[in-house]
Amino acid sequence: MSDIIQVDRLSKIYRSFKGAKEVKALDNISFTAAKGDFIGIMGPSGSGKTSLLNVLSGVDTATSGEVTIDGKSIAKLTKDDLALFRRRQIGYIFQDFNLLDSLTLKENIALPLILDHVPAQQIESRVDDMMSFFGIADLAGKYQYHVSGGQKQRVAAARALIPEPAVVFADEPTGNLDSKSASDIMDMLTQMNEQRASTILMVTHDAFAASYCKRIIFIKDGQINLQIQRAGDRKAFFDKILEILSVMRGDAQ
Ligand SMILES: Nc1ncnc2c1ncn2[C@@H]1O[C@H](COP(=O)(O)OP(=O)(O)OP(=O)(O)O)[C@@H](O)[C@H]1O
Repeated sequence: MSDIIQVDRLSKIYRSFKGAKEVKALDNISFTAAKGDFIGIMGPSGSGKTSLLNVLSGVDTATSGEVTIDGKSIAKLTKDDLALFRRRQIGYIFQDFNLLDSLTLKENIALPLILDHVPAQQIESRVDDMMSFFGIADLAGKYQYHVSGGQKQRVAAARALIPEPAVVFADEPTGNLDSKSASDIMDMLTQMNEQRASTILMVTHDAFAASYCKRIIFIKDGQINLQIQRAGDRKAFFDKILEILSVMRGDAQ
C-alpha cells in the first residue's frame, strides 16, 4: 500500500519575542500513514498535538523536516497551490463543527464543491449521496441551530468527505458531544474509513474515541513516545489506551 502521509523528521520551534524562551513543540517526528489508515494522535496537554495537525495541514509551517501528502511536499507548494490543495485534498472535522449559520445544512455540505466550481447537477447528486451515507437526508433544508451536536458533526463529516480528499484531519471531533453522539460519530468515522477507504488522522484526548482507531501515536514533549496498533476488539484496545495514558501521566509527575 502506498503512503498517503509521510512525515519526515519534523520539528516546530516557536520563537517568542522579547527574549522569551523558545518552545520546541515538535521534535524530530517521523511516521507514515497508508491509504485507509485510521490514526489517533494522543498525548498530554502541551505535548504538540495541535502543532502537528497545523503543520500537517499546511496551516502553519515547520521549522525543519518535510510533510508529504499524496505525493506533494506541502512546504514546496505556492500559497495559491497550497490553498487549492487544502480545499481538495484535506478534509477537516473540528470540535466546534465550524458550520455556517447562514447556509442550510445541505448548502454547508455543498460548499467545498461550490467553491471549486463543480457543475450544479454533479453537486446535487454528490450532496444527496453524502447526506444519505451519513443518515441526514431529512435535514437538508434545516439550519445548524435546528439540530443536535451529533447531527451537526455528521454534517461536518459529510462536508469534509465530499471533495473526496486524500486525508481527513479530525481535531477532537467528540469534544463537544454527549457520549451517545460521540459513539455515533465514531461509528460514522469508522464507516468512512472502512467503506470509503478514507485515511483519517484524529487528535483526541478521549480514550473512548481513540479506541475506534487502527493505530495510536502517543506524543510527549513533541516526540513520538509510543505507537500501538489495534489487534483485537475495541474494548481491549480501549483498556490498553487507558493503561498507557495512566503510565504517561505517572511519568509526568
Ligand atoms: N503560537 C505559539 N507560540 C508559542 N508557543 C506555542 C504556540 N502554540 C503552541 N505553543 C507551545 O507549544 C507546545 C505544544 O503546544 P500544542 O498546542 O501543540 O499542544 P497540544 O498537545 O495540542 O495541547 P492541548 O492538548 O492542550 O491542546 C506548548 O508548550 C505550547 O505552549
